[in-house]
Amino acid sequence: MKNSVFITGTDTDAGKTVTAKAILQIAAQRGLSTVGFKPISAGCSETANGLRNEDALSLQSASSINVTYDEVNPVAFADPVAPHLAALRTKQKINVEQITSAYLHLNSYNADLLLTEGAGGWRLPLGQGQFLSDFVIQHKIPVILVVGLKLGCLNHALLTYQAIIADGVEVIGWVANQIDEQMLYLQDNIDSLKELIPAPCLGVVPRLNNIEQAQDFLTLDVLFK
Ligand SMILES: Nc1ncnc2c1ncn2[C@@H]1O[C@H](COP(=O)(O)OP(=O)(O)OP(=O)(O)O)[C@@H](O)[C@H]1O
Ligand SMILES: C[C@H](N)[C@H](N)CCCCCC(=O)O
Ligand SMILES: [Mg+2]
Repeated sequence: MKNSVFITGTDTDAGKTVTAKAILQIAAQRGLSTVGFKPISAGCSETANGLRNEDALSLQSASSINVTYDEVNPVAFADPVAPHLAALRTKQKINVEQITSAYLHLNSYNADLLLTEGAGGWRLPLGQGQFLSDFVIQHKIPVILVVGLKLGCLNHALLTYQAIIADGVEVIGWVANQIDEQMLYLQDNIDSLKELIPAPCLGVVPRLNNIEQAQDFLTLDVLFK
């Protein structure tokens, strides 16, 4: 099986965390050991233990291996904004080297699955001319693309797919995630995505009242074969 996967999306709020958590849960049900990694978060609560981000907490609790918050989420910003802008304000630097070092540390647990969730979309700026995609390129991590189904997602999905492939990274599959409850021509849009994205669709997740059910809509043979 692939032991490392990177979850990207067509945009922020596309459903990366919903998908990431579902994948970790499916893997755990198969008896696999898992670790989640959210290298960069923006939008955190201040707690007595430091900044805490909901995505990172979700991935931490869905990991079968006991990992600390700081291992899961080494770079955290309070404001829910583009991370490189938050870093400028707080006079911090984010770079591929620090993300790589946190990733290699988690990799040393030798989990069956090390799942990394991006932040925003594929070409997330880190500042100083670097992008989060540079980290994925450097480690040749296979990618799952989450398409947040809403008007405009066809263009976003195709541009993102093309950028990933142009970067020399494999897209092992994509997930259609219905974020817009009212989307017109929903099935036609899904059909167009299936026709236009040259990678397998791993599932269509409907708008759910309970997002814990997302795992029921995914087929992950590409990951576990
Ligand atoms: N299929 C769905 N049904 C119902 N709610 C959903 C669905 N997918 C996502 N959501 C909700 O939409 C919001 C955004 O989803 P999610 O947090 O997974 O996006 P994301 O891509 O991880 O965003 P970020 O860039 O902030 O990491 C969350 O509140 C989530 O619970
Ligand atoms: C705050 C939000 N939920 C994300 N974690 C960060 C999204 C950054 C998007 C940057 C951009 O591409 O404009
Ligand atoms: Mg998320």
